[in-house]
Amino acid sequence: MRGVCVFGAGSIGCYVGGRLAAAGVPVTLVGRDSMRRVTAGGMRLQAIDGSQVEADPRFETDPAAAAGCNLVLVTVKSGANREAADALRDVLDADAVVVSLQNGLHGGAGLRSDLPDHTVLAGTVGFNVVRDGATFRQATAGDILVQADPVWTGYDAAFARAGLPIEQRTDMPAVQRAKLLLNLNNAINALSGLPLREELAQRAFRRCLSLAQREALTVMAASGPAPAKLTALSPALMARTLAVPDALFRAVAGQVLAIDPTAGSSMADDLAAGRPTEVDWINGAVVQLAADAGTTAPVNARLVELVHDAERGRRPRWTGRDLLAQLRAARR
Ligand SMILES: NC(=O)C1=CN([C@@H]2O[C@H](COP(=O)(O)OP(=O)(O)OC[C@H]3O[C@@H](n4cnc5c(N)ncnc54)[C@H](OP(=O)(O)O)[C@@H]3O)[C@@H](O)[C@H]2O)C=CC1
Ligand SMILES: CC(C)(CO)C(=O)C(=O)O
Repeated sequence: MRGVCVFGAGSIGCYVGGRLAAAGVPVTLVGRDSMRRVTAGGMRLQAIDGSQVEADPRFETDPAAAAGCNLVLVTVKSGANREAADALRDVLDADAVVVSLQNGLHGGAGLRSDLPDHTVLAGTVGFNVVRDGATFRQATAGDILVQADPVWTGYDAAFARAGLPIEQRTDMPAVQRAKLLLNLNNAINALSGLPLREELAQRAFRRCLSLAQREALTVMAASGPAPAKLTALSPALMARTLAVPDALFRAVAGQVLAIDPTAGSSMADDLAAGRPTEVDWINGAVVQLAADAGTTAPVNARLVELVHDAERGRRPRWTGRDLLAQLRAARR
């Protein structure tokens, strides 16, 4: 184990990199100068059970710092992958394994085609991280799911020691599809302007998500693997359960609401910070799958439009009722 480079020191990158560093792993974070300044006095990493560790890993803004690491975790947003690959291509050690820890269907595949001389693995993070200054807090339960590979033999124990259990999967395309279904809520959450827990507690917003997920499930059934079962309810049952009245939802799927009260989706973070969002890689991925199958995905297409409008400052906040009306109208 020569060391881990985390490329893209933001919420996920600092939480994962910080916890690994606190567990004694040699970690280099590569990120922006603004984040380097925020974390200059060290960072605090709070687990889902409230326990906290501190770390002060090496933080560089020059991608050349990835040299010497044999595991490189890419945690930039999807739109920055090409730039990340360009920055890493000439600095990676020949045997460095690159892992996409990203949402969407194509993070691993995109990096793989841009870094053809390296092993590139797909992965995704199943939990939410809230940043408050230099404190990074895990806000929901979940593991890190990665494409199975011998490289993990050298890192499994270190990740577990760091409180970041790694689940090796041989079905990452199915896992990514299942995660995509959950992430269809990112846009709805961002447009609601509410924390995830408050948003998901409202039936109208859950109905929006149910429409988006049911559309995605229909599109996914046309080709490719069925989404994996990542939650207690199967993807199809979850999509239907979301639409039930609030009291019934709390009774049958209350664990969905077990979220830190301040947590928002990563897309809500982007919208709030005035950054471009990943909507084209999430709801847009459903639209693309539909186009590939010769059909359409109007609900997800409308969510893409509304998030792009919000990025431009046009109607950034929606009530559940108004958003549901928009999505229903899009289906007609
Ligand atoms: N946040 C969360 O709770 C979760 C996020 N995810 C997924 O994890 C991935 C990472 O998300 P998240 O941590 O929220 O993202 P963030 O935006 O918080 O972090 C990414 C960081 O990488 C920086 N960056 C981008 N390009 C470069 C570059 N070329 N060189 C150096 N730094 C760069 C960004 O800076 P800048 O913005 O200035 O470009 C930003 O600080 C996404 O795919 C997301 O969907 C999955 C589960 C939960
Ligand atoms: C954890 C989850 C599903 C929701 O917060 C997420 O992936 C995100 O915020 O991007």
